Amino acid sequence: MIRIATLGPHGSDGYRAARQYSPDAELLLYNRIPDIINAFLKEEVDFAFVPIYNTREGEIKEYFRLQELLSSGYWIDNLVLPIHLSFGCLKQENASFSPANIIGRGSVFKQCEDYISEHYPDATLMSVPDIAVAMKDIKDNNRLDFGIVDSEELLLEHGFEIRDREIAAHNRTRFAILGENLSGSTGYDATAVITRPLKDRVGMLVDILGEFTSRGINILDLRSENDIKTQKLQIYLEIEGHIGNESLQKALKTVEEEVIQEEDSLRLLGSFPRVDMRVKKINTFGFIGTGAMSEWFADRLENEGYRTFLTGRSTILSPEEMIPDVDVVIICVPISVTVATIQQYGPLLKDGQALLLLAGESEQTLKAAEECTSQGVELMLVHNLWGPQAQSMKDKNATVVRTPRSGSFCSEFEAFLYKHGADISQDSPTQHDLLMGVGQKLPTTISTALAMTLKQHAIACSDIGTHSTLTSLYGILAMARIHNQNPRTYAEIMATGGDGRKIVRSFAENLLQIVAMAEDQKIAELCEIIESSRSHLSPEFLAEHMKRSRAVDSVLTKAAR
Ligand SMILES: NC(=O)C1=CN([C@@H]2O[C@H](COP(=O)(O)OP(=O)(O)OC[C@H]3O[C@@H](n4cnc5c(N)ncnc54)[C@H](O)[C@@H]3O)[C@@H](O)[C@H]2O)C=CC1
Ligand SMILES: O=C(O)C(=O)Cc1ccc(O)cc1
Repeated sequence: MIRIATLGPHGSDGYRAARQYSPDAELLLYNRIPDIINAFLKEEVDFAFVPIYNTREGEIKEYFRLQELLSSGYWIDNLVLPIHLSFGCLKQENASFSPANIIGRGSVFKQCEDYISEHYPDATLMSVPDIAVAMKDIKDNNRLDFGIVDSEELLLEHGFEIRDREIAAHNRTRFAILGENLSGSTGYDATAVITRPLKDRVGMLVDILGEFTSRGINILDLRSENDIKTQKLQIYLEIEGHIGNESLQKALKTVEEEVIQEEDSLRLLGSFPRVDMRVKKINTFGFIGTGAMSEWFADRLENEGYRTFLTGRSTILSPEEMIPDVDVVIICVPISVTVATIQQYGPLLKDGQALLLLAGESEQTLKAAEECTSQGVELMLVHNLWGPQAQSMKDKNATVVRTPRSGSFCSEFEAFLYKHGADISQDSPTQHDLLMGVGQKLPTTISTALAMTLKQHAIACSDIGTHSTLTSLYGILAMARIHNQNPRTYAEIMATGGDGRKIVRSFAENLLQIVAMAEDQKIAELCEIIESSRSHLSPEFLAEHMKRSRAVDSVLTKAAR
């Protein structure tokens, strides 16, 4: 039979948590967390339950002791128990009972602080390690002026009368479950680690966190504590992902070897299914289009606990079969076939589902979607301004074009982008298309023309590098990036319709005009043009973009490492 160590007595929160986890287990009840941990270390039990956080009390300090377990066990799971506290006393006639003393386990007084200060501000609070013994004493000595705080079940079991129920609302305690073996991956896990007491070093904490951020790994919890003996800082982290995950392993290795720079400075407490307090309405996403961008998003959505299906022209599961089974359909195909794809599959969506368009053109795309889907289908367009080679969406731009039919499913997807650090702009369809003319169409066109020109004049790559200026470097970098990715992506960008086209046209006209002026030595006129344009390009704009350029540098340098 399974044996579990937990906080007693019979009927307490620790008892109920362990019972809920395993109704048939033998429960060994203790009064103190260190005793539970000892029982576990001595292998007297299979599992141990340790309260680590309460929604009203906050962190329960003793859980830093979890680190002691490392030699022989892991944190393998969690249980969140709603706590319903009641106030009781011995049965008596006195209707306006006003106790001189109130007893309870230490933790409950913090949880029901508001209730006690409002109703019994003059009572003496007595915290007891063993509530069962205290209850027996009250009964044996007929202590009528004692009030007791605990669960209704426990109060009734010991023959007390209930005076008030639910005296602390929204009261939940999270218990850590410790077991012998590391738990396997469920696909929606978190990992807990703790550092050794760390030597003082400027920026250590920021550098540790940066290793996770740059890899797009979310940190769920961060706590710190001064080691009692050395007074050095110890950091506890709860991170999204299972310890088997390669990217998480790399981040931890870099933190240990390159940031803290000490062997065995990180201790793994364990991996466990993520504790999620948020309300999620979406369960499943179905993609139409099995390209690189669909795979990129599907991976990250799976990591958030959603189920995803990828379908296309040659998958076993067809889009027609997939659509009735998902909450959200995402169309993610080349821009030039997006409208036709919407027209083909849009009519198959039913009210209550959502259609998300991941596409680089907005006006025609949304118009087609509005026309060929039912009114009760949610609609939104998202244009992520990064490619599938990006490690994360942290600090990268995304535009979201909401429609009057964007509802809670769309908001949940937007919340997913926000959570992962994307910089979101809300655009209208025409605003998006016009600004993509500037942000995408024009730079792509210039880069393509520049590369053609270099080739035409047989300029070698090595000469471009050695002869670039600080200013020209970025244009060259853009050209190099574009020519090392999928050409179809960039051909599609240049070919899209919409308001962006006028940006490229005007540019081409202005270019020819400037070339003519330059060849005619019209220096004063050229200066005038620059001066006049400068009013649009303020020093603040320049400073902000220098900052961004440095961020690009650091991303590219890291990627190359
Ligand atoms: N690749 C990138 O860097 C980015 C792409 N996007 C957008 O994501 C969307 C998809 O791009 P990727 O995944 O990169 O493209 P991709 O070329 O890797 O994949 C496109 C998918 O669509 C399918 N497909 C092609 N023609 C089709 C047709 N006639 N009918 C049905 N399916 C067809 C392909 O088989 C493939 O599965 C595009 O709208 C693009 O604008 C957005 C941001 C970045
Ligand atoms: O990574 C880059 O530089 C890109 O330009 C990626 C990209 C490609 C296509 C888009 O519609 C948006 C972004």
